[in-house]
Amino acid sequence: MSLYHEAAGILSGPSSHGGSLKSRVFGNKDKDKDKELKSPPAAVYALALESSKWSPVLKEVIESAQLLQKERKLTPVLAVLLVHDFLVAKGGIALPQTHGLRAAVERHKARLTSEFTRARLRRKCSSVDALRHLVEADARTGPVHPRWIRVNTLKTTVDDQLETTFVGWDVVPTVQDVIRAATESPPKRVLCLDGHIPNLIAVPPGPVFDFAKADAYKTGALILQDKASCFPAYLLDPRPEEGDIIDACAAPGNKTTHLAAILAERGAFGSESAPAGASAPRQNKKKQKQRQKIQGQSEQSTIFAFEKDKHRAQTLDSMVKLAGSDGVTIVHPGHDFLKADPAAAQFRNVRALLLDPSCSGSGIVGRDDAPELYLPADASAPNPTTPTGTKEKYNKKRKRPQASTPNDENSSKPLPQLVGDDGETFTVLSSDAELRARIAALAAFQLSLLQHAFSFPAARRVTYSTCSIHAGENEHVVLAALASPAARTDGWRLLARADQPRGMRDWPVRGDAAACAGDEAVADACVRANRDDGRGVMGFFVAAFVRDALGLDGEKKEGEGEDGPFVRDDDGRIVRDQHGIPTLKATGDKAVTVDEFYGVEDDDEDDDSSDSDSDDSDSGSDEDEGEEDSDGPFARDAHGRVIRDGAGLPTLKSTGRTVQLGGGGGADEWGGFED
Ligand SMILES: C[S@@+](CC[C@H](N)C(=O)[O-])C[C@H]1O[C@@H](n2cnc3c(N)ncnc32)[C@H](O)[C@@H]1O
Repeated sequence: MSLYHEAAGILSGPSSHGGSLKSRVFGNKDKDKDKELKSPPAAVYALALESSKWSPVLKEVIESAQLLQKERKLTPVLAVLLVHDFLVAKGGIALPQTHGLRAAVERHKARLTSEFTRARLRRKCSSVDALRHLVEADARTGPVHPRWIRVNTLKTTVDDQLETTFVGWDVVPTVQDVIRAATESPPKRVLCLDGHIPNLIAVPPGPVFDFAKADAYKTGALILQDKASCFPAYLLDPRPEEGDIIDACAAPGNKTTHLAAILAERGAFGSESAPAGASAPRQNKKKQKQRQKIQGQSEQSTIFAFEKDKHRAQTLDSMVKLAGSDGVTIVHPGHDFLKADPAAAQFRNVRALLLDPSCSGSGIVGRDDAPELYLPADASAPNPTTPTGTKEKYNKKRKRPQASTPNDENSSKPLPQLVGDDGETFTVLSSDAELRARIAALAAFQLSLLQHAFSFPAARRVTYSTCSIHAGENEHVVLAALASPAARTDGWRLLARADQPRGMRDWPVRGDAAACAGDEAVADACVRANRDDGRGVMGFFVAAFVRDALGLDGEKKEGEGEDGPFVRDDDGRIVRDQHGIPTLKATGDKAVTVDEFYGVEDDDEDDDSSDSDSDDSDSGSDEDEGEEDSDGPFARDAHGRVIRDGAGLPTLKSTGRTVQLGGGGGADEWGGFED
């Protein structure tokens, strides 16, 4: 089957079964062997995406040239794909000259070309390039997001890059200037040096910076990484002299390599490795250090990077090598962090852990990546339906699909979609109750990882982050972690805003106080990033925990979080109930409900504790649950108890199956939203 037929199949398939275009193309693998793509998925994706972007123009051209009337074998989708390549792609139609599909288009070369010129002039574009810019601008589905580029200081410096890759570009003061420049036609070559994260640059999205062709990108000197995704490594603030670091959920390796770059700036590789003049540490030196490290002969930090998924671990390995951080990184491919033994000699010097577990991915920008497809009127269909065959305006703005929330009142809205944070797996949820159940299951998994991180004996600092917008995966997990026996035993508390590195201290968007049961100090210690708020970032959350007794330098610092959010007795001990759950100072209520504490959100018990879930955009309240379903989303036995499988996963009433994660399900899939 040709590339064109495969792309047509993807674009014609019911999107409700496929999530994003990316999911539909790349998620094909392993699901149904018969449906596996024969063409390279990247080629299918690029063709489908670009043709969709151009489809408002192509629809006009095809209809005016009456192509479908003259070539009855062509379907509207195939016509758009073929005419796209014929008119716009550099290499033309990727089929042999004698191929019937190619001939069916090229027979009409003169007419198609002249209609294309007319369509361009109607849009007042003096050149095809100008039209290209217009198409790109029209294809954007929402607010403009800059392209964030981390300058990898293991290989280069910002100054080097300003003199090479970005020579001739204008430096503008704010990211808003970059966003403005992106909407101009043609977009301007401007960049902004970020004021919060060192070595981070924002440039306009789209073709103004063709990163795929930039040498610095190909060699790992520049890394595409959203600003918010740089928060965790920066907040963890690793220092080579302090000891080793674990990146618990590492693939594809953005944060692992960021950690390595920070360590290198602080002398982790010794003076010969400093990137002055963009010289990377020599490979043999790095290998030597890695060996020394493993043998326990070096005083320098090592990053242990865990990745449960073997396939993704390969990506991690490649990225670590490309970024030049393999000298300080030991990848544990296919290793479940939860199975790492905190008491093992290898980890005795682990002082800091970065925890960026699988999550719902609800904060990711650009997930709904397919622009609307405009199809020419089908010659054989008398009543074409929208968007096909109607006189849609070519620049009609599409509605950006909103991340659905459990409390959406309008039941006629599309069903909520929850897409994993890997861009590949996806799940279409059939009800708000399933969304809540999924968030609860993810939260349970995230909390278990956090508690495991707390148990490393020498650990003093842990960052916890997600690219989720749901309080259930964020503030609620933080509260549950603070209330957990692991935190209680080992004295973990939140790193107060005042003690965070400057960029994080200055970052204005903080945790949701309502989701922190009204505790402003806890909310202030949490860092959020909101997408579409004009700051050009994805939806993100991060918080740092430090050990109560030790602090970073082994001493409790004055004013460092005072004595935390919980009520204490006269001896300074946190007051807890029989479950070990502490009481919040701010409200006098329990920090979490018993069910939240044990990681599953249901109404199994009569809960008189405060429901910290007053955020109506997140995981819902008991009241909502009661309204739509008197005893919640899970199946119950004759005694009203939630039915669970051997791994404790509850069974959903709606499907009769245990909570499914990432399309797989079961206890082993708790990390199923792989990224
Ligand atoms: C959100 S992604 C991490 C992204 C990464 N930190 C980065 O910035 O490039 C989560 C990753 O954790 C992995 N993972 C999930 N559960 C895990 C576990 N128990 N142990 C190790 N890795 C796990 C997933 O396979 C996925 O690759």
